[in-house]
Amino acid sequence: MCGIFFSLVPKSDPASNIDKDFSARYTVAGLQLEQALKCRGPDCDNAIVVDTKIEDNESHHLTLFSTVLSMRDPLTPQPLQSQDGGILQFNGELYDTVGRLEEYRLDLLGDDTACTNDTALLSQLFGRFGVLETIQSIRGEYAFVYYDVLSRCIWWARDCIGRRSLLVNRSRMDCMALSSLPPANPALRVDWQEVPAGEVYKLDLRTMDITAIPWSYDSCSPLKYPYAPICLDISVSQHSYDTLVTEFSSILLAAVRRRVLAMHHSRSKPDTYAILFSGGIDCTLIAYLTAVCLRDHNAHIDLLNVAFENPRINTGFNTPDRVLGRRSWQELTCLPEIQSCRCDFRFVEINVRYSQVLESKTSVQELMFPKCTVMDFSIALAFYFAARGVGTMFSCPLAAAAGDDAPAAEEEYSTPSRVLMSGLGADELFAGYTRHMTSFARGGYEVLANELALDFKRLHERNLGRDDRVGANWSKEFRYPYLDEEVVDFALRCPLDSKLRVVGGENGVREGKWLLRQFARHVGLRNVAEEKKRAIQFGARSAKMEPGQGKIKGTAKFV
Ligand SMILES: Nc1ncnc2c1ncn2[C@@H]1O[C@H](COP(=O)(O)OP(=O)(O)OP(=O)(O)O)[C@@H](O)[C@H]1O
Ligand SMILES: NC(=O)CC[C@H](N)C(=O)O
Repeated sequence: MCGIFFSLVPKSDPASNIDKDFSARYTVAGLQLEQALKCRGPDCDNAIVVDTKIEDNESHHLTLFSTVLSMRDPLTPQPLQSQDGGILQFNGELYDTVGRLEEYRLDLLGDDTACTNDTALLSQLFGRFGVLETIQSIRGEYAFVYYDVLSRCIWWARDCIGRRSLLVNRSRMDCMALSSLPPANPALRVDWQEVPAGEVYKLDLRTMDITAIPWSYDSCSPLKYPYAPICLDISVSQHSYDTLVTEFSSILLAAVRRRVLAMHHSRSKPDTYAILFSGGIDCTLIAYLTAVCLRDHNAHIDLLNVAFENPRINTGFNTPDRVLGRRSWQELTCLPEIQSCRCDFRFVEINVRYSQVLESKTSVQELMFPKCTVMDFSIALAFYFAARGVGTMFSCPLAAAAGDDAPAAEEEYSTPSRVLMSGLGADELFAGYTRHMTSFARGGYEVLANELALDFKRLHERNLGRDDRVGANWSKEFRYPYLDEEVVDFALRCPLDSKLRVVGGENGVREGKWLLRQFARHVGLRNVAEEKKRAIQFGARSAKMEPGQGKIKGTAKFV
């Protein structure tokens, strides 16, 4: 991930309060953010300072500091200044453009000066089409800050789903700061909050007014969601459910392919890819489709599986996800389709000792802010260590098949892949949580639809910002195939009984994520299709680690 820091303060006389406040609250150094932002983007860092002067009146001091984790050739330093003087800070991946922007992009590709790097392309698109039309017509996972020098406006946003982190400090009306990360100092952190994902923001330097432009389903809106509202139909008679499964598999494959192709390897060991792998159905399908994309490549796919030593439970690293992960790895490698691929799967056991938890507690809490509950901490901890990608690597699941405790051929290892695929989003879109079954039992498909709509809408503030901040600390980035705009559009259009299905008559079993399970059965992942996965903090045992914490509530605030 890249790191973004932006601040705006009035240029005032040296005796004023703002100057006293300025260096502590609105500089990278004062907020002690430099090192943390460099962890996100180790390939280059740079600052641009601009003094703006508007019609002899107000003038402002802008600081734009960026760090880059270069994912797409050529390495494109940031902040990126365009010919017209606009300055872009971009954290993310742009996968597609649509409409007339796509025509423009294709023209550029035919040109010698073509931009193959997405940051460079985005900077051109902003200059040519303006921010709103560009945002409406790009597909990808990102957060950005853009200074449009011609209109004297600052623009910032997270993508409409919120897959990347961005925080804002507006504690004073005449100042503003934006950052991928919160400040280290707890006293200063309280001024910061996450930028909501459903809006694009513009600050006009001439008036200092901020306008929020919301994403909407209204066709006249300048920002129309790139996916449909949730479908309230229970079943759709013209849909053959087999066709639906086929459609789902090809849309998900395309989403995985976009994420597999959009990386270059010149800065890491060639051709190693990685999946955050619990062994549950969501990430196992992503692992399977990644292998399908790489079937003709001599590539390794690292399956990263995290497990915690939990003193309260005391069963070592044999956590539910460790057992499930080994089993699903085994099942994947036995598929004839996978055996005929040139790429291979390797299982990476990431064992986290309790002493490591204690050592990293402060860092994880710093990164996850403003999330601050016991549950946030146990999830953030799991993603923090999983993303670090350091563990014992096993290349052959045969011993696992024989029922041994530990598979053979181990090696101490650190994954070189900078991209970590995640299965997050499948539960929210396809009804995977137990509470979805409860909603259904309470009020049928109507109540389920409300619950699903709410789950999807709040992903940005419940999960995505936090996970980006902890995972990116190791110069890695998470990519989310289930949160690809086309997958989301498909999921939201699907009839509700293709998500939660009652199998075996009226009083039969309720099966969540039915579409995913059918797809898994179809490709031969029979055990994976039946698995009931626990949430990461229980599967990896990073929750309730201390004796006496058995009854602690996940919603309790961290102290
Ligand atoms: N123990 C783990 N080790 C590594 N990665 C994990 C682990 N548990 C979960 N993940 C990753 O985080 C994603 C979201 O985790 P979550 O707790 O929501 O599980 P889930 O939605 O049931 O997914 P799955 O069915 O893939 O396990 C997973 O899809 C997977 O990519
Ligand atoms: N990590 C990032 O956000 C990368 C930015 C951009 N996709 C690049 O590769 O240059």
